[in-house]
Amino acid sequence: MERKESGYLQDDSYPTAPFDDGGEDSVLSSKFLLDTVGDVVLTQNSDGLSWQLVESLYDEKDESSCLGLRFVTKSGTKTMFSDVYAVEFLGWGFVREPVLGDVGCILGHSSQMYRFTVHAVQRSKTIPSLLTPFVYTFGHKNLEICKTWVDQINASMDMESKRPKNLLVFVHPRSGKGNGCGIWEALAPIFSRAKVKTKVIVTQRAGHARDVMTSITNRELNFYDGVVAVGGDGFFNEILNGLLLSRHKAPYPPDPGDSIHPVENELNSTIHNAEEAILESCDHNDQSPFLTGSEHNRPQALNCEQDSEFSFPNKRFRIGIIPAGSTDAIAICTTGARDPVTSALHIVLGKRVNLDIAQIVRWKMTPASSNEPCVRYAASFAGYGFYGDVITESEKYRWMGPKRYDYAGTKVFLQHRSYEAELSYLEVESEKGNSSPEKESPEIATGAFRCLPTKSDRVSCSANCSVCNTKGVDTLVGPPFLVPNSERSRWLRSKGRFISVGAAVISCRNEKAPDGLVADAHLSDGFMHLILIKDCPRPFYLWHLIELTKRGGNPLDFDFVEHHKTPAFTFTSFGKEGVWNVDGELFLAHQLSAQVFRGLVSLFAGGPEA
Ligand SMILES: Nc1ncnc2c1ncn2[C@@H]1O[C@H](COP(=O)(O)OP(=O)(O)OP(=O)(O)O)[C@@H](O)[C@H]1O
Repeated sequence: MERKESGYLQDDSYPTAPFDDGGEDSVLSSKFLLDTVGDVVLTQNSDGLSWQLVESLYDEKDESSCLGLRFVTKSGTKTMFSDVYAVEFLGWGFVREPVLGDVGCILGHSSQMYRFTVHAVQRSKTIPSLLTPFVYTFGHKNLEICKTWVDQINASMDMESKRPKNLLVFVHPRSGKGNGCGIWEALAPIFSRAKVKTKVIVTQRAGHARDVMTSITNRELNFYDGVVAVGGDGFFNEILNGLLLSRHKAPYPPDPGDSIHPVENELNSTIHNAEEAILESCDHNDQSPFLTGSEHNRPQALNCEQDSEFSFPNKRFRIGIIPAGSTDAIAICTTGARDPVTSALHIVLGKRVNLDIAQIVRWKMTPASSNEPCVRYAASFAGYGFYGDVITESEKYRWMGPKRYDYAGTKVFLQHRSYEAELSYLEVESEKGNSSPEKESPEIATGAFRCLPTKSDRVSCSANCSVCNTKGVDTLVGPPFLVPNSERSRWLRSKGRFISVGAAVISCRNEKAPDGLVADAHLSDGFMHLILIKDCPRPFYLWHLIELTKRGGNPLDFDFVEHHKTPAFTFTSFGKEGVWNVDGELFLAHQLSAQVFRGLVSLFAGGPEA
């Protein structure tokens, strides 16, 4: 079929002022042939592009599909520059025009002309957090017009200032199902199209990425806009630790051995005792274990100002995670999807979300060890007991891939071990205010559950989350005890036999636990959720685990489960061994303490349910 030479070839050899309803702020308007759609008037305004079909080719449907090809809407479409990640001039070639025949839609005549493509993202209609790339190809016989548009769109994209230009990418080839390299190869074109330069390092061994991140100079690091992990949570954790261990300067949390209370004096007290206040307030510096604590704190605090070359939080430098692991909880919690393409698009579009980070300090590896602080940072979770045992067991079966967690989990569940331990956690007054006093049970009045809102009052974390964006007393990045009204906090204690002790920094959603361990945990509110599962009959524990696997389940709604929202806690095991699971990695600790730094790092992500 011969294609009629329509208006776009005749009357607009140069881009013009707005064609018709481009709006007051339109800066450019031209007619093009949009591939598989037809003649459109393309308009650029300050925040994006829109186009309108010149003559309708379809009757009813707004979106159609023909010969397996998806067409854009017939009536008109708009895309914001914040959703456009590339524009490319393609040169001379074919642009297809659809025609409507008796048997439905068929691809009609293809005309040769100059072309350029606009690469943008589209949100899935059914799962809004899932992003897909979408390409629009515009054609015109006039080379100048095409080039002008490409330059204009490029200029508008350059104004999206938060986009990365240089990234350091680590690929874990054996992550998850062993397809880390394949995943990166499939995504690399998105980065090159978006003109993001990448230096790619495929790791050769465990610890490789951490070593590179530790040894790279701040000067070199400043050359990059961020670092990307193609792997799982453990791999992300390795990079996070390489980044922070030598660069983040802050006083340590209290040492459970001597700072808060003399654990040795309590050893004879009966286990399963209820929580009790052990330190009424932390208002005086001389009483605060954080300020007067171990001598290890002092040199670090003094060094704070000297190494200002790479500070945290860092407004520019971000971390990206492209899920390729076995669990991928961090990617799921920060993008709402377990999808490498979505994560890659968040990165090239320069999305940002702040993330709380827990600093975990091991003071003693065994009861006989001397006090020697050893630091780890966790972005998602640190757990002891069941969690430590599962990770120990699963490491033996790494060859099974992701299924090793099911196998190890079942094995450890059947063993049904419990561990004697003591914990102290900081309760912050502002959080207590969330529950009304008349609803409090006697147990709650001791402080055990005060900080938790009822299920109906809980606010889930989301993109532009109001909780994460709230500036409060804990807004300052740093330990809560350093903020002015720290007198409104006190230490409480829990002691007994526990099947598990878990500290969730984020909800830890994953495919096995769709709401995560703590459904209403936030990415950047400055709190951890301490979940203590007290020794209980095996069926009860199974019930808790089953609730975890349900969407809308109540895994924390049991008498044997304690849930405390806290910015800091300390832990002492009474047994010989202490195996912790920190972001999926083993960490041996008999005595440790932890504190949260609010929004310490930023991720290339938009937040869940973006
Ligand atoms: N080339 C490599 N060979 C072996 N191990 C590696 C290599 N590169 C990194 N590692 C280690 O593998 C560990 C696990 O990696 P990763 O988290 O990507 O996978 P996973 O355990 O399958 O996923 P998830 O943590 O989501 O459950 C990391 O802690 C990292 O130290």
